[in-house]
Amino acid sequence: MDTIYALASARGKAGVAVLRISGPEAHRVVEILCGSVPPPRRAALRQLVWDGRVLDEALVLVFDAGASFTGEAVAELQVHGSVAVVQAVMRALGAQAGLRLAEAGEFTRRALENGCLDLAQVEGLADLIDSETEAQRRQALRVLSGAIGQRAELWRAKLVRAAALIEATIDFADEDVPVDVTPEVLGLIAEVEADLRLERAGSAAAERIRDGFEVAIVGPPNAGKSTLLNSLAGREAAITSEIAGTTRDVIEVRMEIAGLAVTLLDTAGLRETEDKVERIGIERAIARAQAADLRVFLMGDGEVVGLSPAGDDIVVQGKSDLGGAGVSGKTGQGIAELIALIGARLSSVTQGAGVITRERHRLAVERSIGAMESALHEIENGPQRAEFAAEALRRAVRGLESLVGRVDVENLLDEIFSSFCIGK
Ligand SMILES: Nc1nc2c(ncn2[C@@H]2O[C@H](COP(=O)(O)OP(=O)(O)OP(=O)(O)O)[C@@H](O)[C@H]2O)c(=O)[nH]1
Ligand SMILES: [K+]
Ligand SMILES: [Mg+2]
Repeated sequence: MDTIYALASARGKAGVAVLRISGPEAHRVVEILCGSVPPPRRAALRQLVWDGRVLDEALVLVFDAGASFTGEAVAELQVHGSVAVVQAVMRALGAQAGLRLAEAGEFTRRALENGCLDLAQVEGLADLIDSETEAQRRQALRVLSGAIGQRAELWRAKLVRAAALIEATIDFADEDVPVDVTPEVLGLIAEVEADLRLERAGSAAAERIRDGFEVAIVGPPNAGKSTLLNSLAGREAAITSEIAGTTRDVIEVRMEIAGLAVTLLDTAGLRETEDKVERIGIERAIARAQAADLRVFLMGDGEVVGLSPAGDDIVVQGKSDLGGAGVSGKTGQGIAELIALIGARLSSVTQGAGVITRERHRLAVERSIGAMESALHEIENGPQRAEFAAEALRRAVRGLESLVGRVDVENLLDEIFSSFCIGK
């Protein structure tokens, strides 16, 4: 196994930069550069010396194999975060026999291979590193801490027991079965199925927390939609003018509302029009607004054509500075209340989120539910189908195992690690 090294902190000027080394040579390299190896998990100040030159004064931390992030012997060098220091230390590391630069995600990959993290935890780690909002951070941390694996293990144990009970009856096929196991089997399947259905129902909310919500501002031309977007964004993202039909393309602005990642969409004013280009803009507006998670109808003088509010959609009068209740993108009146309302609507969606956060998880859960339904069907068909019922339950178990990467893992790894950068 190669010993790998990389800059683990971000590139560029900083107070401190962290270089990480993992593999069999990690501690020996520390000895070469620092003169001695500090006791594990105890930070020690050392001069880094290579080629007769002092490179920097570093805080050195080592971890023993079996007690580190990767599961291998690890060393971390906290150096002064200058481009020149990092370069000099990287050069010194590159000159050591048996060391090579880590590939993107390679530290985490080793953690997975050594059983320090399961596949879902690796995904949680990737999400945590990418997290930009409070809700993303909380959710990613829950996944990183192993929440999916813990739940999956409970479900798995129940289904394995159900399959074992059924298999036990197969051996008695020709005789009277000593006890009827069907009630217990059905109970176990029902418990797991109920949990998985809840997870599936909450997966859309969890995926929204991860990927963000879309909120579309719609309404008649000249209602002040673009002015409102600019006010919410705090910058001139969209062109505004007194000419009705100014906005044609959908303008996107990313922001955080109530701790959630939100993409606000400014859209073309909705009306009947002879103008070919404006009509294309209106079609886009309607399509994007329909696909969005929430719509804010900003009302003006004209009627809204082609789209009407539904469900949680917000309807609010614009240009409230000219009189009446509502919001004004021009003066900021009512904007805080509008943001609070959007936040409340989106937060109510996130309440249903369970532990699964990705399409991959949802598909695995759906596979398991499907297999459990086949099992129930086979059980209904009587004891002569017991073998098939047990096989269906084993398929359900495999679905749960794929959640944490116990099966079907190889083809997923490249995809998952492609989102990691070097040093992670
Ligand atoms: N008094 C007042 N005028 C506003 C307000 N918001 C926008 N306006 C004015 O109304 C006109 C239209 O504003 P826009 O933001 O371009 O309206 P829009 O809804 O994006 O228009 P389209 O993109 O053409 O559909 C401009 O002249 C704005 O200055 C407001 O809150 N109060
Ligand atoms: K306009
Ligand atoms: Mg506009």
